[in-house]
Amino acid sequence: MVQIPNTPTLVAEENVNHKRYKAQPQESFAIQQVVKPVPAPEPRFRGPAIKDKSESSRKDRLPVSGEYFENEKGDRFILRQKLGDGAMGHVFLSIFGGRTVAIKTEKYSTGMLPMEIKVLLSIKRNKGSHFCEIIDYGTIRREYNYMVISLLGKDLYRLRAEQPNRSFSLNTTTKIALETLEAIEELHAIGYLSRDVKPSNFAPGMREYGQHKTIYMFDFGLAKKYVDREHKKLKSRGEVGWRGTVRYGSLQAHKRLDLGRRDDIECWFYMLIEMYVGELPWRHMTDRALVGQAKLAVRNESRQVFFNRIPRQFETIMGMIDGYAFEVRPEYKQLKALIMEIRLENGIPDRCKWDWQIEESQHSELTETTSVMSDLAILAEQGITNYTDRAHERIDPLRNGSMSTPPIVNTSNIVEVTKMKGSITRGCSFSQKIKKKYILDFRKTGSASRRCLPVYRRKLCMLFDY
Ligand SMILES: Nc1ncnc2c1ncn2[C@@H]1O[C@H](COP(=O)(O)OP(=O)(O)OP(=O)(O)O)[C@@H](O)[C@H]1O
Repeated sequence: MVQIPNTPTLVAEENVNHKRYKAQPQESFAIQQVVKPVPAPEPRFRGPAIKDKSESSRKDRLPVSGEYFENEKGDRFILRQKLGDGAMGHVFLSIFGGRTVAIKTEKYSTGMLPMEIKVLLSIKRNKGSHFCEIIDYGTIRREYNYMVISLLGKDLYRLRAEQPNRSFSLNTTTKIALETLEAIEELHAIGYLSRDVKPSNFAPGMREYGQHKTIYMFDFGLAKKYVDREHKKLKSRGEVGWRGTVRYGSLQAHKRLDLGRRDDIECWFYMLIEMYVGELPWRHMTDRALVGQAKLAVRNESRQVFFNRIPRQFETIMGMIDGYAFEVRPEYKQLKALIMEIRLENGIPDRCKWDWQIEESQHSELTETTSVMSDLAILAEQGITNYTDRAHERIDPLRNGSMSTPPIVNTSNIVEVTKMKGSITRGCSFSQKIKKKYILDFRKTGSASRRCLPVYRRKLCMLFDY
């Protein structure tokens, strides 16, 4: 997977120079034979784990693609390809209960995953609609923590980076604004702050599960309760140090002050401007103090330039945010109404596709064709360049000894496979369509093709796998 450089979360002051974990060279996408036999799993932790760091640091590690682990019920999870790298761990693709899932892993001693689990369990109890379902979680041999969550599509940072101008249309930006604001409101409603609202922490759901119209919020490593047990709001703790991601951090964060609900909304605001315009004025700045100054400047001397290219409602939104005190509940309803006003003023209909859906349909045809092309390249590598060559001399076993008419694998087949992918995704089974037509066709071509059949079949299967 192409890794797009991301905006790393700076976890805390002392972690500013934290280096991202790099993939180990021995990592492979193949399913490896690992850890034999599987030892009894560690008891699962409920909520934040209490760890004996001295002992854990000896075994502390991150798993790699191809490994598997078992939970206490004996369910086996294979860590397939890596979906993403975070500052603290890796996220892998896996399959569980017949559905594709994501598994987030973190070294046992890191200690951020337990907070995420706590937040997701609380969201689950409160039936939040913009969050991944938490399916399982636990600790493996005091080496790493994991949580199994529902799979999402590409995050908004990557989706924007893939757009022609690195920006979204007004339709997509405002739709994202409504979805993400709802997510933040739901999180606040259960007593948590994100403290790390940014595009790479939001993603659309999977089309396969009918969730593609919803934007989901994930990554609660920096989440914090802003209410006590009696649901009373906690007072600001004053200066506590930096939390969050520099590019999207609020003015209060730049002052290293304690963060409240208003700060999540301020991050949301910067995120939206970036999505629509394609960049923020402080995009190339790395110095945190300079970024803070640039954020002040857009409220003063560069205000006109900043708001020049964007709907006027965004200026009103910034004014509202700047007016909120630490403990104030943001006016989610009014903010949503302002976004709706932008849509109305610009005549954007309710039922409009996301920008990436348009891209997706064009892109999928391309990748399918490329995949089949690479299948053909594999066959060619095996010396089977012309499938009709030796086939004439063979007796077709499927036609009682009569001569077969060998299929020619060429671009028209590629187009046919590409078309077939469309019908398969609409519900036709892989085996009926592909196996019958293509695998049998290959059989007919004689022993040379039979030799390459497993490779071809495997590659075709891969086409229809995630
Ligand atoms: N449920 C999911 N489905 C698909 N991909 C996911 C899922 N969760 C995370 N990812 C991918 O993994 C990446 C890292 O995940 P996440 O942000 O949770 O990790 P992190 O260690 O907290 O990262 P960060 O340094 O950005 O704070 C994400 O940007 C996303 O691309």
